[in-house]
Amino acid sequence: MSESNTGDGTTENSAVRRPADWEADRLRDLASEFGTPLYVVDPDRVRQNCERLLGAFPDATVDYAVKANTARTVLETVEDAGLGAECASAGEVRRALDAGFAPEEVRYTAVNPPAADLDAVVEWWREGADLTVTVGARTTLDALAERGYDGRLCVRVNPEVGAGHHAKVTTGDAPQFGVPFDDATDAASAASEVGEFVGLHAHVGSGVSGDDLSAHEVLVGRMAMLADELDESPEFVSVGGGFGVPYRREDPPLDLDAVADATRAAFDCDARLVVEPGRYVVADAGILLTEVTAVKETAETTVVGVDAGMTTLLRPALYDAYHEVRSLSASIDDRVPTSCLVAGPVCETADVLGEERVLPEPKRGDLLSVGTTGAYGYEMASTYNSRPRPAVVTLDGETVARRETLADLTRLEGGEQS
Ligand SMILES: Cc1ncc(COP(=O)(O)O)c(C=O)c1O
Ligand SMILES: N[C@@H](CCCC[NH3+])C(=O)O
Repeated sequence: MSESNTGDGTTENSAVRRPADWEADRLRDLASEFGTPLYVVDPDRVRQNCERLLGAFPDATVDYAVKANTARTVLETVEDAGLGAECASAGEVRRALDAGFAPEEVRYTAVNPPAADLDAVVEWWREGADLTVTVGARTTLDALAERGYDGRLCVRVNPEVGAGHHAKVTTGDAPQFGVPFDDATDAASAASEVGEFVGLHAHVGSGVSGDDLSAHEVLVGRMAMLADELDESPEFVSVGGGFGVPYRREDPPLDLDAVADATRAAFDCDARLVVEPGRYVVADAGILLTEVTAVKETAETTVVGVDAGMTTLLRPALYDAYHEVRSLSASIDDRVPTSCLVAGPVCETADVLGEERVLPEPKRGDLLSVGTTGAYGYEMASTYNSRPRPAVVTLDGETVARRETLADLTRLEGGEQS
């Protein structure tokens, strides 16, 4: 396991790896070998995060929310560490199975599932994959029954309480997720008529900070009460994920033991507890490298143009999310500290990775890092503006995903529909 050389003197499996803790020489070498924009992922750090979660929740099942980062090396590391997999689509189920997760440890959360997803998952189930399907609407039970599915079923419940780092990821009170709370008991009975009813599920939202655990606690209490009220206790109750991570230098790390204590205190029922964090597992195991391509003084600020943008890392444009930007080419002591607007190459005003960021006076060709990008970074990349998606490598220099080429951009055009 790699030692993390944290700026504040803590080492090894510390609760957070800050952008400054990545070895700058190594990142510079990777950028010169593979080019930019480049995502770097550190599987050792993924493993540390898994171990910390398992340590905090020794009596629970910890599922990894695969959507945060589906890289094969990440999935294999998480599986090897002993976590299960929470999947949001047939594609994620396929990736989880291919990476070695036992089907019994795969829980597929079907949100308004496309017919093709259900067709695929039911086919894999028929071939012997004894996974669990979590439904959030009675009509999804109907769709499964029509396909002859009578396997393991979990009912997702709308807990009527939400939280998250942004309104767009506050899930628990959004009507599209889960059966209405008042309908949960009947939906559980309906599930038993279709297949084997094994669990209840709810999720509060994503990026919940330690200061704001009250919604999570309410959710856990409500779900435990619901499980207790059923004629027969379900095998498990998943209370979702959402554990936040620090993005700003001054943010404290999440006190995972406090989260676990609060969860256990509110979880007064006989079922097995399941938690399903995504971000916590991978966020600080990833960093994005980008090159300065243009520098411009304006009346308002110094504009630093870089080769990564909203098509590389969507979170700032979509959620006004903050990611620390650092120079790997100069220190603040060597060049004049300069307040900068860091902007990408996409023709959208939203294509800004950071505003009012103080960098050593930027120069064309400088290498910058954009921190804490292991979760929902590459996963949300797109080819808008015909920008090929970036490459992804491990800290050891293994290719995780090759850089897309201009030829890749048109490879789906023409030909027959399958
Ligand atoms: C159902 C479900 N479970 C788990 C997660 C994981 O969330 P996070 O990455 O914030 O832990 C999500 C995403 O918000 C989700 O929708
Ligand atoms: N994509 C979100 C998290 C969403 C989770 C999906 N339920 C983010 O980057 O913060």
